[in-house]
Amino acid sequence: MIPADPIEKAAVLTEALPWLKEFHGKTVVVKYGGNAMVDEKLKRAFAEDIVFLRYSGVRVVVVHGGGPQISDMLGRLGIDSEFRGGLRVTTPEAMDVVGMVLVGKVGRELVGLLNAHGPFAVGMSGEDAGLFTAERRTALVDGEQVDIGLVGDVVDVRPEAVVDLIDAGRIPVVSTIAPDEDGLAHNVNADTAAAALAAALGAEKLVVLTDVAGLYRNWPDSDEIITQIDTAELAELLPSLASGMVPKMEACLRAVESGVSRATVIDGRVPHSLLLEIFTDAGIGTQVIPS
Ligand SMILES: Nc1ncnc2c1ncn2[C@@H]1O[C@H](COP(=O)(O)OP(=O)(O)O)[C@@H](O)[C@H]1O
Ligand SMILES: CC(=O)N[C@@H](CCC(=O)OP(=O)(O)O)C(=O)O
Repeated sequence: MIPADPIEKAAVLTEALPWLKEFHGKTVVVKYGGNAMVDEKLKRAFAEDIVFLRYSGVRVVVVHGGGPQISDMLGRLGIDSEFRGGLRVTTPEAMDVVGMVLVGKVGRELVGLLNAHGPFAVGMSGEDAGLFTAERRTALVDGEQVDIGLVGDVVDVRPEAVVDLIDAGRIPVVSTIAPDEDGLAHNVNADTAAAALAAALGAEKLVVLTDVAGLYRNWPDSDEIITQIDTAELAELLPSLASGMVPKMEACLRAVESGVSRATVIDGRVPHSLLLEIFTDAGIGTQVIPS
């Protein structure tokens, strides 16, 4: 490889300066989707980016998904599962598996990858220190609300434990299992949980890593990415969205309406997409801003 011109190299670093100033001391919630966790190299690059943010003085929190990993385990165990309105229909039997995979497998793996860089990451779930309280929810399918089992919406957040960890220089890694008022564990979509946490923390930004380049207009019939959309426009577009984009864009909308300055959906399949998003002028993906 031909070494880059030193002046170009320095330009890359100085381009980051305004962003370092902007985000230093600010809270950024990063949602890492299961579909963007498919390859070992990408996962290591993601861990590097998170640790880079931590060393840049950003108060970073990771909320992870694991949909494909849950589906894989349910399949291996011979338990049926289907999605309705972008949410998994969750029987009590499936709920056990959701907990085991998110907390016991995906969360642990991310903690391990981050801690290869130093003793930073601490895993927790919505059950720890009262972080999330869930309320059973339904899904909107063809204009009708349908029962989808033990699936929750986050109705209360106690972010104190997360704040304590960040104050101590740690990186909280949150799995999205949440008890209802009676302590019964519910499956919470990770985008939904990340948005609720970002709002409760007064985060500067929510970044959602997924397996597409952003929000497409007229999916799947066009390849036009919406680079920026305000909350009013997004609320109008929401009923026309499909599958996993429904909870994702609903989450971005809710976060920005709750005071998070910006929410961005970026392509987690691009190595170091998180660094590019935070520290370069171009930014990538789809940005949701207040209207
Ligand atoms: N308008 C749209 N723009 C982009 N992707 C869309 C759109 N509508 C539906 N999708 C689908 O949503 C998926 C992302 O959601 P999901 O699979 O839940 O990802 P993650 O695991 O990252 O949460 C995309 O891979 C794509 O198949
Ligand atoms: C209710 C619901 O659908 N929960 C999700 C939780 C994991 C998740 O959200 O993972 P991704 O971010 O990888 O999609 C599920 O069971 O798949």
